[in-house]
Amino acid sequence: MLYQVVMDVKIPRDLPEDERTQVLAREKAYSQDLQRQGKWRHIWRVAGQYANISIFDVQDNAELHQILSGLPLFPFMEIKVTPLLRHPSAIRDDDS
Ligand SMILES: O=C(O)C[C@H]1C=CC(=O)O1
Repeated sequence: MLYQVVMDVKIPRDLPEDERTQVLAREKAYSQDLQRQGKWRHIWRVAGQYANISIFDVQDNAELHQILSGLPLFPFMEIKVTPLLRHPSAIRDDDS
């Protein structure tokens, strides 16, 4: 199943610099591992915001929840999820 996920990142200003550096490094590794697995299909920065729009391709709601709640930045994010399906007017054979 495909999902659009909007992640709005709100890291507290008073988070110590070393913790911030570590959590961002863990987040990057976690994200890139899921991208290599094909589960995190797209990630786009929203211009002018510390936010991204991502597309996930996972089995079901439970898998998406497991992935999102495991994000190292999860405690510092507002997340909005929208389930997606193919549009009947789409001309591509796949959903790339
Ligand atoms: O920077 C972000 O948008 C938040 C987060 C999502 C993946 C990643 O590496 O960082």
